[in-house]
Amino acid sequence: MVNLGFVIAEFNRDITYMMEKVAEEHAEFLGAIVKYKIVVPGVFDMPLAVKKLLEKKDIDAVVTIGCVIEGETEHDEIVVHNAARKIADLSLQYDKPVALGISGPGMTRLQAEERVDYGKRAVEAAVKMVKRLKALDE
Ligand SMILES: Nc1c(NC[C@H](O)[C@H](O)[C@H](O)CO)[nH]c(=O)[nH]c1=O
Ligand SMILES: CC(=O)[C@@H](O)COP(=O)(O)O
Repeated sequence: MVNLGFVIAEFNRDITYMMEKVAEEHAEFLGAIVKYKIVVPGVFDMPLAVKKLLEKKDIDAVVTIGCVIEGETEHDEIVVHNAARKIADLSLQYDKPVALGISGPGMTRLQAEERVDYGKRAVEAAVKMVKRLKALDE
């Protein structure tokens, strides 16, 4: 049994809601349990919530779900690059998988809608990582 925590951005919530739903459905399909869900304002705010979930003994992996759409400036790049780097660092620090279910940057709204399955892909990756790392220890 794999226990997951979801960290979901409410920015672009119409899209992250669809990502959350496909991610939940896929977790159920794989027999994984979504034990905790935290909704944060935006992708940039994710690392602290990811850390809090990784600290929990009953969490095997964290799935991030967010969507960063291109604006008029390079702000979208700052948001994603910093969040992605911190998320990867936390995974190594806590020795647990953290999957990147964040679409963008450099993306239009239409491209974001076409990439709702990033949520599903992140669940798939998190569950695979937990199982494969467990097998390595056996
Ligand atoms: N532009 C997007 C953001 N920006 C907001 C930041 O993530 C953050 O909430 C703010 O800077 C306060 O710390 N967030 C997204 O998730 N998607 C975007 O496209
Ligand atoms: C579109 C957004 O919300 C974000 O990527 C930032 O937009 P901007 O670069 O116009 O401030």
